Amino acid sequence: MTTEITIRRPDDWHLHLRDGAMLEGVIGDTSRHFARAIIMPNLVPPVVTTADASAYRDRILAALPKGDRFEPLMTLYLTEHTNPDDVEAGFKSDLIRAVKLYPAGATTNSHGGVRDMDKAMPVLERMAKIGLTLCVHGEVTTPEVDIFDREAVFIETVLDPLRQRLPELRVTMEHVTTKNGIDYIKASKANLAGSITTHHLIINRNAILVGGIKPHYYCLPVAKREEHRLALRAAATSGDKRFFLGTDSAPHVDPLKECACGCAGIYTSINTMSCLAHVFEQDNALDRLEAFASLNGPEWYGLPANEETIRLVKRADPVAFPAKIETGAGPVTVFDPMFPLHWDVA
Ligand SMILES: NC(=O)N[C@@H](CC(=O)O)C(=O)O
Ligand SMILES: [Zn+2]
Ligand SMILES: [Zn+2]
Repeated sequence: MTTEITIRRPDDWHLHLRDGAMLEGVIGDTSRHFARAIIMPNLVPPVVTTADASAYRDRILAALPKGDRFEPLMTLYLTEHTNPDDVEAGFKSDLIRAVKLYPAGATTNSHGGVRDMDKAMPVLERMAKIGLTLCVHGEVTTPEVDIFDREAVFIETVLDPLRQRLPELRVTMEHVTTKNGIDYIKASKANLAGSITTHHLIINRNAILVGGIKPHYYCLPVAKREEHRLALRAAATSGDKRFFLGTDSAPHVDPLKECACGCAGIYTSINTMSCLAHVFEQDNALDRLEAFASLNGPEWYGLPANEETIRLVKRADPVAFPAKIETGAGPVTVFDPMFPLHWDVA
C-alpha cells in the first residue's frame, strides 16, 4: 500500500481570495501548498480593467504570509463594455491570464456580467486573435430552466454556438459539474478544457438536501446527481490533459451562509490536497494526481510546471483540520468531506 507520494507543487486554476480582511484570512491556506492560482475577479466592484487587476495583485502580494512564494494569475471580469485594447495590453504585459465570463445573475457578484453575448463579441474576437483564454461560469440564468439543468442548457445554447462562431477562442469550462460537460469537453478537438473542483468530486446533491438543508454544501453550479459525480471522478483521475484542478474555494462568512438566503460557495483551500489524495487513492489513481493538480493546468495555460515538489504522506491517525477558520471578516466553515482525511502535506 502506498503511504507516500511526491508530486510537483500544485496550482489552483480557479480561486476566490476576496479582498481586505477576508483576503488576509484565507491567502495562507492557498500559498502554503499552491505555487500559483487563477484569481477570480468577482469582487464588489469587480476587477474590470487592467489597472484594477494590477492593484488587486498588489493587495494579494501584500497579504501573503512572510516567506511564502505565491504567484497570483490575474483575470478580468468581462462586461458588455470591456475595452479590447485594455485586455490586449494586460495580456501582452503578462498580467492578465484569462478573462472571465459570468452570465449576468448566474452566481455570487455576477449582476454586472454579460446579458447579451453579441455585445461581448469585439472583446472575444480580439481574445481569439491573440490567444487569450476565456474562463466561463457555464450556466444559463433563464428562470424557466431548472437549476440542475443550467449547465447542460448553457453548453447547448451558449457555449457551443460561441465555439462554432469563434473556433479559435480558447475556452476553459470552469467547475464542470455534469457528465454533459465532461462529454462535451472530451468530444472537442481543440481549444477547450475544463477545471474540476475538489468538492464536486466528493459530494452529490444529497449532501445539500438529505437530513436537513446543509448550507455549507451549497455552491454554484450546484452539485448534481451521483452519475455526474462519477463522470467527474473518472475524468479527473484519467490523466486526460483537458482536465485539471480549479478548487473554486469560495469563502463566505458563516452568517451569510447560515441564513434564509445563503450565499453559494464552499471553502476548500485548507484541505484540498488531503481530499484529493483520498479521492485519487480510492480510485487507484494516485499516480495521476500530479497530472490533475500540477501538470495539466500549466500546459493548458502555456506555463511551465512548477519545479518544486510537495510530499503527501498517509498518516495512521486522521489529520485534524479546523471545522472553521477565523478571519478578520468573521468565521468561515471549512469543507467537511464526511470521511476522515489521512493524507497530509508533509
Ligand atoms: N462557486 C460558488 O458557489 N461561488 C463563487 C462564485 C462562482 O464561482 O460561481 C463565489 O464567488 O462565491
Ligand atoms: Zn462560477
Ligand atoms: Zn468560482
